[in-house]
Amino acid sequence: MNLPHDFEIMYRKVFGETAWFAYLDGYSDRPWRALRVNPKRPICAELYPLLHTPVPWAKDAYMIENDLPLGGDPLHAGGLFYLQEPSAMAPVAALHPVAGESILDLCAAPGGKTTQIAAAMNDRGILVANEIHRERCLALAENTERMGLSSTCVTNLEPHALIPYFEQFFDAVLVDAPCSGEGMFRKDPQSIAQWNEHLPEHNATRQLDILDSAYQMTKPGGRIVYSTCTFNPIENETVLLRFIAEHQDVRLVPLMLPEALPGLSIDQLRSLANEQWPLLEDTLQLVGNDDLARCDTTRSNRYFPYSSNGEGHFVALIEKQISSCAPSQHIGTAHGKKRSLKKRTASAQQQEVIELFTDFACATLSKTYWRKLQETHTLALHGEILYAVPHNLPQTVPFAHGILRKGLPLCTARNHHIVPSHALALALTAHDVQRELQLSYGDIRVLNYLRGETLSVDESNGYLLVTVDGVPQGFGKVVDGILKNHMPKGLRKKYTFVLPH
Ligand SMILES: C[S@@+](CC[C@H](N)C(=O)[O-])C[C@H]1O[C@@H](n2cnc3c(N)ncnc32)[C@H](O)[C@@H]1O
Repeated sequence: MNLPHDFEIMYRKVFGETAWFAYLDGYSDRPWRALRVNPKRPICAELYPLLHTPVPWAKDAYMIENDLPLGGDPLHAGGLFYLQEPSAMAPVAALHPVAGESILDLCAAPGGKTTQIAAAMNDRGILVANEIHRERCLALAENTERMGLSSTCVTNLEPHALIPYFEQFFDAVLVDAPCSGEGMFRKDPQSIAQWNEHLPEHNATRQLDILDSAYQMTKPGGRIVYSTCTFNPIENETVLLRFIAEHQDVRLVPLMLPEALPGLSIDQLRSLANEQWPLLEDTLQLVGNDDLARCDTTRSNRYFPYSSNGEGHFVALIEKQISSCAPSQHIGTAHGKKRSLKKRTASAQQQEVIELFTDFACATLSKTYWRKLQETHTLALHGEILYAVPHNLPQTVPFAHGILRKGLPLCTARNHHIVPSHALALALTAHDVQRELQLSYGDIRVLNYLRGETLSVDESNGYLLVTVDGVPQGFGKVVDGILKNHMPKGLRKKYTFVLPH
């Protein structure tokens, strides 16, 4: 493996000689792989043989010890599992989300940690998943849909642009920051070519900006998890030190994640300081003696591929203390404005679509699901799409540019008709519908359905949920013995059964 010379000089010092050679040896092994099972789905028998080596720091997660192309399996399309590098699951373990909380995942695409947070919250509460890059944000939205999340909003904004809607709002914020990716060199050798010794300082400025936005959106008493997939002490401990030195009401909370090692100490950082890294030198000078306990960077955790079953990762848990000043007024939009004629027309349209969806819901969904959805969500029309918006989302969050998915899209309305959304189909379980087309793993009709073909069925007219061993795949509409396919065109593709059956 050809690692940059400057990289070697630095990490022989940071890791120590023995660990450096263990790290180099690791390049002859294949990268770690793991999957997380979606607790919303029934586990089908074919998956069991894969579930024997748990990831010690993450719930429902297992190491994958084979090369099966699991991403092309119908059970992956139905959101039964999410493929994720194991140490990338550690930040959510540190965040420790619980049902009913309000959580922000600020750098969220493609959604590994978002879907892990939602699972920990049992999909109850508020989860806002934000991604700055449009293309990556679409992948994020697709993954939240695939995993069947109902209480997640997907936004496509710069972190600071969210502050007006969510000032001091969240119980917890995850900053899984863009970084130099040194921890993923083995998994993604292309990132080695992009590395240079100036990258970390450049990244650190951006990471501090993102952390500052996270701070402004965290409520007093709330928590922030800062994580990266780099080994770099500038992007890790230095950014933390700087952030804590600049915010008097935050402190580092000791983390002891399984198989992780402590972060570098301030003394270790001092020994690394040189003119090549002005940010480190400057930051060390900012840290006063009074700050030493708050700033103890050994309270953070590091994962190394040679000492745990995962690639390189860094995780720190920060607490924002209760003493912070009161939130300033939400800036928000439109709320409370005089209703215009245009708005009345819009609300008449919304009423019509809600009635059409109610007819669909009464014919297709279980009474319990439909009642619970209305108890926890508000129905709101935006353009052609009717959404179920989680009740406790601040009313000031508009349907606007950058707010890609405000809750669960229920249906699209056109010309006085509605078509139920794929997102709704995947948010359901077999208990949530009145009728399903139950197919078994290995049945060729599953692959035909996922390719977008119609199926002949012996069912009466109307919508039904297509399932494989209880895992939803999408809706179909029966018309005179033919199941019309409702898989979105963009998702239709050739799947194969990759698990032994
Ligand atoms: C490490 S990745 C996130 C991985 C994700 N949390 C997951 O678990 O799937 C960092 C993300 O930050 C985004 N990003 C890049 N620049 C950013 C910025 N200035 N502010 C916020 N996010 C940014 C990247 O597009 C990338 O998707």
